[in-house]
Amino acid sequence: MPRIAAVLIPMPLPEPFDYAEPEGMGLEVGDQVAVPLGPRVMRGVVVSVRDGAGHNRPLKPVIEKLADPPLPASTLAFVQWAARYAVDAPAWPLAMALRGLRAPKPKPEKQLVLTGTQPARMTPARQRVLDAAQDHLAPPALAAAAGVSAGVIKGLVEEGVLELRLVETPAAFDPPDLGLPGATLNPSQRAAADALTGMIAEGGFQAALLDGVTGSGKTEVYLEAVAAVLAADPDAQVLVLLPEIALTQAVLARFEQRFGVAPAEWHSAVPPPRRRRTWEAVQANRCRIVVGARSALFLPFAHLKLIVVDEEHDASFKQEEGFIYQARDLAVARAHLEKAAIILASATPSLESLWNAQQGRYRWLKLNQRHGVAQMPDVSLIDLRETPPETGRWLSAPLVHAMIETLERGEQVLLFLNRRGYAPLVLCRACGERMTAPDTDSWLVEHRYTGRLVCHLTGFSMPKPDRCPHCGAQDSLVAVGPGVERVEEEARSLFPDARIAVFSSDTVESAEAARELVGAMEDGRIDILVATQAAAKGHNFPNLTLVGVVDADLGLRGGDLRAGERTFQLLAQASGRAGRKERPGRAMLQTYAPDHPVMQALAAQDRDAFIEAEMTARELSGLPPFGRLAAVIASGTDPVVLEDYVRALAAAVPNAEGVEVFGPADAPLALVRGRRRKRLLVRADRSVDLQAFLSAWRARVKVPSSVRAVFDVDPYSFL
Ligand SMILES: Nc1ncnc2c1ncn2[C@@H]1O[C@H](COP(=O)(O)OP(=O)(O)OP(=O)(O)O)[C@@H](O)[C@H]1O
Ligand SMILES: [Zn+2]
Repeated sequence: MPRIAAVLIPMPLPEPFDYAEPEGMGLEVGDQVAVPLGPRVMRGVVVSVRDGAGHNRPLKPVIEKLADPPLPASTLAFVQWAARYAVDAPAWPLAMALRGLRAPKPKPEKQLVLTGTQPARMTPARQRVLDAAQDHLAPPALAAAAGVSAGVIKGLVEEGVLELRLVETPAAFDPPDLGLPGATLNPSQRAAADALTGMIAEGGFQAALLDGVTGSGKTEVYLEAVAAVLAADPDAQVLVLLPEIALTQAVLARFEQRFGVAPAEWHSAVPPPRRRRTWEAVQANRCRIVVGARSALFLPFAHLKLIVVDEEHDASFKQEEGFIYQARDLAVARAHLEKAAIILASATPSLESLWNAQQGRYRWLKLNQRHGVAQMPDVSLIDLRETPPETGRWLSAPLVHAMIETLERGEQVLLFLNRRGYAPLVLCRACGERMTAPDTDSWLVEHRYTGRLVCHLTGFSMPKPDRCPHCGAQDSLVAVGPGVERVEEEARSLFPDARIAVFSSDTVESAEAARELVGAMEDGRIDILVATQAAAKGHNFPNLTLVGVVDADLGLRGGDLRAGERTFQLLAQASGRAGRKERPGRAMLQTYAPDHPVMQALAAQDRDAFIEAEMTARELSGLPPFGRLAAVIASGTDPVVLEDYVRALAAAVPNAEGVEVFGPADAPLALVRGRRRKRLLVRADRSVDLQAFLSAWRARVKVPSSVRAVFDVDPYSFL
């Protein structure tokens, strides 16, 4: 009977396309196939196969079934779920699920194997070769292992004792050693670990919020849950998601310590050939633990039983470009589809997760104390209105004084400033012109290491000019405000003998560099670390006892819905790096707004009061987690066409109860790369099917070819 295969293709198409299955191809859901699309041949994945009898439209046939492994049905279901959630084409999450296959197949390896033929003449050298050949080595490796020349090997091949074979070796991911002992847990860790293992033993979808203060040992607790899952089911796989590459390095090391082998690593800095091997091993269930960044969520797990989202509150889990998604939320969905357990861990959980825990949807496990003798750091505010730094300086006298004390004791200092580069703004003293990127409403940031002015939004960069491009004045451009490089400069002038390093995405470009810098800090080879948020969370620097927050108010500027929550999280995390071992730590926050509720909550270390106030405010205005938000960002090169489109969109809002639409309005970043930007904001009650509303709305207005319309469900950026 002729059959029809629906094939999803990683191209921006709204749905799968139908193709005829050639006689005898035997396609199944998940199979990767080559199909014609217009004049091109595309890779696609079969999402369904159905009876084609009575179909009257002639369909193009599937060209071939590819040798690449099929996508597991649950991965495919997740891809489709994610697309619906994000109100976007399933092609995007599908492309992410297939990303591991971008590198070519690894070349087969040459190996020398014994044929069974005995050599006519035996020598000690030859005997060593025969012994070493048990391991199936490549010719040079065999010669080295046996300590013989290539000639000896060649002779044995010619005699037919050894034979050269081409073998496709799948990447070996050694199984974790479950016999190794874990840390001895303290009583509250034990209670949390038992609750987790008990929950997981119940089977099926289960969710828990592991809510423990900084340094309470959440990692040790979830390692026990991982061990329990792996031990209970020899096929079970575990995924651990982390917000930063620097953090994946530290967590990989903890896993290696616990299970004797390093887990597979997955993030953008992993080279494509290794990614391919990991993808294949995950699909074939030859790899049991994956530690990675948000994109690891799209891997084709064969038997996923536990997901851990560490630092679950972190905004880096929200992907803002291309396929827009919040990895923490999708992780919960994936766990649900896989009938797996999920653990969300944080010292500063998101309001969304706290709310779910309060409602009883997530089990709520708390760790209220640091492990061992370590105490929570002492947090104090430095009122910059009273003790401002000198002009052109950023470190106030009380902070410098504390730095002197700390360094004299041989302890380490972390200066936290969430701003890359040297200065966030360059302006002309003569004419007042602010340097911006071409056709973009965003300031150019000065980077002294590279001597360039860089747009952090578009990536545009140029050498710093000698003359103002606007008025032509010579040497008139001045740097305004601090970035980490400038704070480093100040620290160097204050402490010329101290070993100082900068940790930001500019100084730490690879996983290797991150490992190196984190290692140097752990071993005490750095005295003062000036860092953006990349280093201000998750890490354990035993000798770090002072955290100085250079500009605590930074994140509060600009009226973003989560500004208070995020500032609290970021600064509590940064402060939480201090005093994690025997020596007591302190954190000092430089602020011009010491009375602000966020600063007060941080100083009093009263998270619960802050959360309660924030929850009440959100509830009153129907904002997440009490309501739902979505944004539409439309951009275009032709202002008139763009304006027409956003107006038409505003006029076409479907009639729905419990939904409000605001806008269109100019976006705060109204011009990027020459494209004007407009925004609309949707607020909906929780009971509303927001996705259904958005896709109905989106379908009502045709998008002109010069306009790009992006729908952002649960927006984090309001620019
Ligand atoms: N039971 C234990 N035995 C020995 N060491 C422990 C134990 N629990 C925690 N530690 C140590 O305490 C430190 C903090 O633990 P961990 O990094 O897991 O904390 P955390 O809760 O994840 O903190 P944060 O939220 O700040 O990242 C680590 O150095 C860890 O090795
Ligand atoms: Zn000028």
